[in-house]
Amino acid sequence: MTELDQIWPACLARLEAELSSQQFNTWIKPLSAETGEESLVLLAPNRFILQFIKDRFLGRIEELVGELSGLTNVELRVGGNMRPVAPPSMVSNTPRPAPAAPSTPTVAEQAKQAAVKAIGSHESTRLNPGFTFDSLVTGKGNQLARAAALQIAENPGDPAYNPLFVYGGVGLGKTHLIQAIGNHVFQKNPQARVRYIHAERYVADIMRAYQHKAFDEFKRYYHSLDLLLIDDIQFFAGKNRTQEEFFYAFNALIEGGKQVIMTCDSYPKQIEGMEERLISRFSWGLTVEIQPPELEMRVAILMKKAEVDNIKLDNNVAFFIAQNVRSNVRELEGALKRVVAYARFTNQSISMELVKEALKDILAAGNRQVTVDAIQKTVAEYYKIKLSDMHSKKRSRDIARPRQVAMTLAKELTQLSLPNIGDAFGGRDHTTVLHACKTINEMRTSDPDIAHDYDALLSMLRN
Ligand SMILES: Nc1ncnc2c1ncn2[C@@H]1O[C@H](COP(=O)(O)OP(=O)(O)OP(=O)(O)O)[C@@H](O)[C@H]1O
Repeated sequence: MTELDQIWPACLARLEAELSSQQFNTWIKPLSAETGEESLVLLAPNRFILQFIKDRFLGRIEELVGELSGLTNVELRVGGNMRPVAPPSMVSNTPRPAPAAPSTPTVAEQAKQAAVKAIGSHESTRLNPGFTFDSLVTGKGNQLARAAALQIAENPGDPAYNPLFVYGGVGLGKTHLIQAIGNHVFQKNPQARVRYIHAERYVADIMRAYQHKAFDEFKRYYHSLDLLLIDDIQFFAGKNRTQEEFFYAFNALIEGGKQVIMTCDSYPKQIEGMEERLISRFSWGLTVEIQPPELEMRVAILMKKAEVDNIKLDNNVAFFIAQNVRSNVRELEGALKRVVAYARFTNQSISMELVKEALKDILAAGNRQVTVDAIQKTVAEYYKIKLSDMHSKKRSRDIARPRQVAMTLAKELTQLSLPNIGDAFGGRDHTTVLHACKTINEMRTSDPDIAHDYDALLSMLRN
């Protein structure tokens, strides 16, 4: 067995041999160690490193320590003299002096302590260290949001971007983007009081603080942050008490020049059940939308994920997956994970055949036949024109454009030939259909409204 004070150096030597030098220097080297009676205590210089170690390396460190010394317990703490994000009494992993005269708290006191601890706890509300700007692929759908996010990360509190309100559909990278801001701010300044919280958790914390008379602590904590990131704010809908509290926290932070960032599934004015005074405040700074990624971006996301996870993925395979999984990035990631698991499971490399096999149900659902009738009906309803206009000779822009969109969708979603599509649209010539497809596909890259409409229609027709 290794002597206690030799455990960490021995462990370091093993880790250095196992990891890339960049990983070792960035994450492992900054750690220092203390040995307790039955545990090894590792001190990380900041919470960012602590979290990353916890997520990526702690399991392996525990194995090595066990192997080298028989110690079963590795504790991980923030060392040095950084200021905790939460007031000291709320931070569970900050070493605290032992109380001079320990007294047994009453049940009510214990409940209050638990509530207070929950307010500042990072156990479930932490930043994911993998959600960085580096790992976020940029494309048309998110470039504005990303540019704004970078500005804020460099200069939080700038009134031009305060608050930042990011909205968009599910699984499009809203959480990733705002956590990238949090990680950036925190990395630049580990003293910054950064808090990421999901709106549902915020609601629960309010309830608990209220129940256990820990409201002052709750207020003090939220009003004292430098950067507050609240995810999925639509969960505040209909919750008046929460909205009122959030209103005060919001005002205190903005007035103090502190940054507030929110995400939501819809544009502020479309959130139902939200107080008017909050809705108007949400638009004080900058409101940006994240749109579904276009094909090239989806391919780039797959290639990036493969690179990060060290997976060999050919371009044409990525292209095939991206063509068939269009709904959102979470599903795209899910498809890739499935392919990787299938390859491991069957001990094969990732080929086009393997992908087709691994994703056969997704592909079958995607290939479900969409009819021209369904396309015409959906497009007519979407643009609020008459169904008969799909076949009519009218040439006014507000009718001709939707008709062209419908023809392009028919080309993309059905097996019909150009002449067949022309027939289905009032006996038009195939060159008219070709022209429509060309026009719309060009507009999808130059006109965000058409791009948005087209993607929305595609997902309606596919689901
Ligand atoms: N542009 C991107 N580049 C790389 N990964 C992305 C991108 N957009 C999304 N992702 C990944 O997709 C997954 C889902 O993203 P995220 O959870 O941020 O979406 P969301 O918009 O917050 O979803 P929800 O509305 O359900 O909360 C995450 O793993 C995220 O890393």
